[in-house]
Amino acid sequence: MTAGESFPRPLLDAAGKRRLLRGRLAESGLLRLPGAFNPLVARLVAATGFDGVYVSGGALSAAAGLPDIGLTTATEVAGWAAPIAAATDLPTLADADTGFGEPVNVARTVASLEDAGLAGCHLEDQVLPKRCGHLDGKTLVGRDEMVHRLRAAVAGRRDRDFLLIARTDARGVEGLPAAIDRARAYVDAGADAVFPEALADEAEFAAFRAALDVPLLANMTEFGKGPLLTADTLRGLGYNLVIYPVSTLRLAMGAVESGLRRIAADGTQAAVVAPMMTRSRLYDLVGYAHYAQVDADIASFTLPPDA
Ligand SMILES: C[C@](O)(C(=O)O)[C@H](CC(=O)O)C(=O)O
Ligand SMILES: [Mg+2]
Repeated sequence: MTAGESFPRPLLDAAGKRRLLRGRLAESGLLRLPGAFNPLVARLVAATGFDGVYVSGGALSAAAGLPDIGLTTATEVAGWAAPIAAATDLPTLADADTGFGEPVNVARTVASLEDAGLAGCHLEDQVLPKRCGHLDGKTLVGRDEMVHRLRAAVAGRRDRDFLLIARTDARGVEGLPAAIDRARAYVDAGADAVFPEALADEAEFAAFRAALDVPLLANMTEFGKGPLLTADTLRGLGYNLVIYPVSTLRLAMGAVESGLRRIAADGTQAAVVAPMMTRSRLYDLVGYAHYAQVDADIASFTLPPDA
């Protein structure tokens, strides 16, 4: 989408987006999914040519003024993710943290994310209260408990195309071989894909690829434990999905903070108008022209005289 174009309503329904994602995963290649912390950002993700949208637990909780330690509820996450997923024709993956409870809760979480229009989600093997995967001091549930979580997720899913991604946080807690063993057990339990969290270097990414046949997701989060690998490198390593989970929030918040400081110091926003998104670009993204046209069509509609 370029400036001047309106943004019509997405044409694909949730099932169509799930099929699209499954189809694209079956092709070899890397799908890139930046995080969107609201529907407007999702529109920009689509407009800038990405393959999908990611809904980050870290970004959603930060946007709500909360730390990413599992304070948000399944209902909140599904409620925030739904309009993000509905904002574009792209498949959207959600961060379902630990699944928000016991296995029965996990089953319901998956069903509600499906109802919210998501194309898939990831579930992790941490205990509650959880932490960002790139912090120290994480605690894991036992492998069997995570297997139960995943079996419950499979049972909760109605659309078989809904992508269930098992995230293991074990690398930083139990080491790489144990993380790989856990991931194998998670695939046996029904996970469609694996998200190895906080790997240290390219060799570790390669070791996961060599050990597993399912699609793999790479987390390129900034200020984390691992290197920021390029899309070409990840493609070469055989990864299938990459998320940039908190990048858009960090970019936006950096700009908001420096802009506010400028306005406070100068007594006017004159110096920071240039980097702002313009009114017309904003209107493009929200489909202003499209809604105005719908309104005009309705206002000018008259019934034929013999009706
Ligand atoms: C991917 C992640 O789970 C998220 O919530 O976006 C976080 C990202 C981050 O905190 O940088 C993570 O635990 O890696
Ligand atoms: Mg998270």
